[in-house]
Amino acid sequence: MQTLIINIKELLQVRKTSVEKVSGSEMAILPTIKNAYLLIENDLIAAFGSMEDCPKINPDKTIDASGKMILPTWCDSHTHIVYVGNREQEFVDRINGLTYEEIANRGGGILNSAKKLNEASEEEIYNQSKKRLEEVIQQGTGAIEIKSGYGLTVEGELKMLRVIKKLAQNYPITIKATFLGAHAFPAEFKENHTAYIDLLLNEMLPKIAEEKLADYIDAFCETGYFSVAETERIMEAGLQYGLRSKIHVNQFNAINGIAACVKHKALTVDHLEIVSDDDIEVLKNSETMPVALPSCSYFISIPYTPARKIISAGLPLALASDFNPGTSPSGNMNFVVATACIKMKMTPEEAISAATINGAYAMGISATHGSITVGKKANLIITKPLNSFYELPYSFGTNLIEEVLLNGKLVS
Ligand SMILES: N=CN[C@@H](CCC(=O)O)C(=O)O
Ligand SMILES: [Zn+2]
Repeated sequence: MQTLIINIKELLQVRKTSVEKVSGSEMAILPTIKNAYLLIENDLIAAFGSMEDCPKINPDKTIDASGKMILPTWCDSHTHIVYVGNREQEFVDRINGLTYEEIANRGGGILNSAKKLNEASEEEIYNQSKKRLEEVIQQGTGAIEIKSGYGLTVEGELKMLRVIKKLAQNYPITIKATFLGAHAFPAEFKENHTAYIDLLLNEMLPKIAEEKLADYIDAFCETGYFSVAETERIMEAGLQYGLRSKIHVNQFNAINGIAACVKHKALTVDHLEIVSDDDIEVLKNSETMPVALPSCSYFISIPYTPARKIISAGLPLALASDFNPGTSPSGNMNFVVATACIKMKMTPEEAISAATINGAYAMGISATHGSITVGKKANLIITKPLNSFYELPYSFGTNLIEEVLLNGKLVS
């Protein structure tokens, strides 16, 4: 099956030679081709270039993209879309003055979602979660990482990871699964952290590995949650099962967790709303990708990740949605990109790089996703007619996506 897209006003993020990620000042360079064509064969990008060089062939299908932009679909490397129910009461409580921490200390927050999830059947969890997955696909997400972490019991965590596996089997989007049993301490383990971590590592992890339910391991490394030493124990155990870590860290406090993550070769460190100079230093010359989650900062009114400080230190940065019921009940990557530009002062070029190729790196899939490169997945966003790609973050809140293709097929 051949699909030829012609007259593309501008084709974005074109990489003749595949790159793993872009860092520092490279992030501001978004390679594009104006008046371009793109040829898809089956599920892959087969060729692209200027319209002058468009092959004279009789494809099975031709799409005329006059006036429109095409870019790789968003790579959302940090979500918790598998959950049950909502937490809108906590949203109102925050409006009335309570903080995220105060709500959590009253048994709300993650434990509130864990209670709902443990009471629900696997089918119910699947049915609620698939709607969110369908929504983000329409919003241009073509690869997504989904975490467990609202089970916090052997059965609950396995249930979540099985739902993620089922979503991956039933939808054309690429899905990576992360085991986040270390999301919070259940009330009965509040005074006995070691016993809960033993349960995670000795009971949950072997079962998860046996059923091949996870690609990565995560922990919420934060004051009041998992200490740096506890997070290190979890990262080490993960590596024994072949699971690299992607760690929630520096959301509220800088507690030297990033150094521990780099030491254990974490693939990503996520959140980073509070970052010290030492944290920046330790990330230099590492393979660990910093990941910013601007929708979370927006929704719970905490500082934004200091993107300028990170990028001007020569580091890479990825953007993700953090779609979850507590701190970011939205998985809209268009909003994430716009908010990164508006609030974090990233240029549109930097934000698009962060949400495509660097997002792919943050899921270990940059060989197949995140750029317009021959041999990569034909996962594409076709925009509505636009003046320039700057309109994407500029017209925040307006849907500028006309079509989404995953594996070479229209999904919208
Ligand atoms: N901070 C930890 N985990 C989520 C929030 C989870 C929740 O509140 O349900 C986050 O990434 O923001
Ligand atoms: Zn998160």
